[in-house]
Amino acid sequence: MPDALDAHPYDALLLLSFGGPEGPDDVVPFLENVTRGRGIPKERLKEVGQHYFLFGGVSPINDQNRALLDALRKDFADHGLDLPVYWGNRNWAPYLTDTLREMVAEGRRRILVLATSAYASYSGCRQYRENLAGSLATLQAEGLELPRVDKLRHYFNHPGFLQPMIDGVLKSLADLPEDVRAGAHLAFTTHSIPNASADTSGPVEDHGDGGAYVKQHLDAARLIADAVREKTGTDHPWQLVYQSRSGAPHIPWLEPDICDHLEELHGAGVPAVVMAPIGFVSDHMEVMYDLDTEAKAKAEELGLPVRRSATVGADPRFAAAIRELVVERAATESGRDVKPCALGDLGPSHDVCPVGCCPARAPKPAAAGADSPYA
Ligand SMILES: CC1=C(CCC(=O)O)c2cc3nc(cc4[nH]c(cc5[nH]c(cc1n2)c(C)c5CCC(=O)O)c(CCC(=O)O)c4C)C(CCC(=O)O)=C3C
Ligand SMILES: [Fe+2]
Repeated sequence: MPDALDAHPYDALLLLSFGGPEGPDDVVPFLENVTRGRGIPKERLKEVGQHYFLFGGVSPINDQNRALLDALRKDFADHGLDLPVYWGNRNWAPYLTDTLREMVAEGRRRILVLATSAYASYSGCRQYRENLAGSLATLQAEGLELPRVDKLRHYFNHPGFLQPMIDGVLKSLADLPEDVRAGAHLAFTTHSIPNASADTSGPVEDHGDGGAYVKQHLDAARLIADAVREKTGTDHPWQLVYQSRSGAPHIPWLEPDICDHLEELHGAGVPAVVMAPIGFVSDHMEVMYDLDTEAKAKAEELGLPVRRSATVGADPRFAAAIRELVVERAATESGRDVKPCALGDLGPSHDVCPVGCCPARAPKPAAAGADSPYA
């Protein structure tokens, strides 16, 4: 076994995810949790409920997080990193508040959070931090002594996040019929968000014109496309496109939608498309429904051959990347010298979200950032 790795000052890692229903009876209460106070139209909720019922009311996200937990624990054990790993969700059991309460009961005082979202945005970063603050407030009201909570930096440009997706795109290309393969386009997809929240994503200096959200996705997409070109010797044209739009129709969200994009490519004579969902960490409902069901049906209707490439899920290289990020952050917090690992043009993301990062429309306390009301 190699020398033991040091996570000091941290005494636990918390996998913080979205959560999802595990049966038909969970679907409506889950959607109520997700949308509380968020003004999502009723029709959209009914429609999204149907997506879940189509799959027996079960989201794959929880099993995927269980697999990621196993992969993390195995990787840490194999590398002598003695750090317990917990799991809590924002919108379904195991709930974040319950997990944090258990962590406090087990004496955890300094917690590092891994969110299952790789990019900056209100929905992908600050909302997680707001939920952390909400749970800490609950524990404080219960008279518990609060642990200190930090969040790992965005990992969209970490090689351990990109490499499994590069392999996934290569595999999808290889899986296309040979006569259309060379002309295939790559459609990198991510969750659409309101333009206004994209424009204010990330630190204040990134605000404007898609903000850090779009910049980070473009960097990840380019890195993947470059690696694919290097490997295949073919220059597959690529574009960043969006999926899973919700919200009122008159409010502008990031476009084009993947289905419109497929139509446009088909109209332009493109012979095949690989859809690569780089915005998501695992094949959860957005991937299973919006891509594998809806976008594939659109492609079928057009007679356009498409493949959907893999997300990182519980890939051992992703687990190794998380271990490296934990060790890196522990060194930084201990004042030791460390070279953060990141590919691409943007460099390693900030460790601590600065004041003004990914602001909410209605300000709420958020933990694990420079504006946290908690130590
Ligand atoms: C950027 C982003 C990510 C990626 C980062 C991350 O992973 O965090 C993400 C992930 C996810 N989103 C998920 C589910 C939902 N998201 C919704 C609504 C919304 N998401 C938004 C953004 C994002 N969402 C936004 C701007 C809204 C509109 C309303 C609002 O501002 O809140 C709604 C309500 C109905 C609807 O409008 O679709 C549901 C049910 C699930 C679970 C899937 C499963 O169960 O397998 C996951 C992983
Ligand atoms: Fe942020």
